[in-house]
Amino acid sequence: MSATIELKDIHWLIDMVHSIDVGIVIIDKDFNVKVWNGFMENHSGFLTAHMMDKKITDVFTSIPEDWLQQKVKSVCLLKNKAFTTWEQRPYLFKFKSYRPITSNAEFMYQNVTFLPLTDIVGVVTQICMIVHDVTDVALSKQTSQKANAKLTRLSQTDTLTQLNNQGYWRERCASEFLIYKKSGRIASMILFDIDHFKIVNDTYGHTFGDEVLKGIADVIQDNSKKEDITGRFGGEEFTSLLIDTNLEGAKLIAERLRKAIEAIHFEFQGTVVKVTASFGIAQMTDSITDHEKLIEVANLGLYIAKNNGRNQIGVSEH
Ligand SMILES: Nc1nc2c(ncn2[C@@H]2O[C@H](COP(=O)(O)OP(=O)(O)OP(=O)(O)O)[C@@H](O)[C@H]2O)c(=O)[nH]1
Repeated sequence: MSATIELKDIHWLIDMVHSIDVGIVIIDKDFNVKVWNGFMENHSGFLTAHMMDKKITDVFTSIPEDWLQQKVKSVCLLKNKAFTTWEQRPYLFKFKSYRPITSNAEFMYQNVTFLPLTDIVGVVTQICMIVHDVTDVALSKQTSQKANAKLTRLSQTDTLTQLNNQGYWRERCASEFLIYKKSGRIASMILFDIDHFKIVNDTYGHTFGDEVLKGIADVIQDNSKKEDITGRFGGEEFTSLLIDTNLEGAKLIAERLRKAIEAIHFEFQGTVVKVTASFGIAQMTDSITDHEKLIEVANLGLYIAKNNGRNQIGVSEH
């Protein structure tokens, strides 16, 4: 019986490869295209006749030649499949997303499988690339990642002032303390509290009090460096952890904040309202064993400032 396969016997197979809803590309070891199916024709706009025997990296310059070389080499050597996912490389072939109405994707995200194809004596002579359109999966994952990041940020933020809330600030302070212990990089803490804020609330109302708190938060933001960790510590208490700053530096910055707060003119129905704040500062040192102790020492400083008449900076010898 003859083992020869005639074209008519495998016509259905060719038909299937051409019409299947994934991209099928076969290249030889020099990257020349040997098969280019209907999916690839539809999305690239290049017909098989155009692609046949062309070097794939000459037509798709977005495919890094070195990278493809590595992939092909490992597939040939190991005679095993290799993959690339959209998370490692969003696409191999830059195709426009064909769902511009229903999705925001500018291009088609792709997962690609590389298969070794052997000849009759078992030598890998060609590589088959199977291109899966995973745009929907990629977009929904990106959307949920964005939503999660937003939720995380919300859980760390004080709603009124948009500063870090106390819980998150403490977390950051604890990690900075670990950095100090490991590498010796110091940080200093400023803790301050608005003076007689109860009187502000009682005289002008809680809503106006909130405006004052927001104004104070703006002062901290305006006077902070990107790496400073600012936060609302509670009611009318604020804080800032100054990275790589010693006690002297913290004193200068606290003084700058004190003057800036003193200078703000809040306005309530045509009346100018002014507030002051009292400050406590503390620096990470070997005698301060953890972040709780740092907060405690800054708090003692604040207590001293309040006791000495407010609108000033207090430092505890602890
Ligand atoms: N408007 C407003 N007030 C707040 C908020 N959180 C706390 N407070 C008020 O802050 C005031 C704090 O008062 P006290 O703890 O007595 O302190 P103080 O009047 O600032 O006095 P000293 O700190 O001793 O100078 C209270 O009236 C609280 O109601 C807030 O989110 N908004």
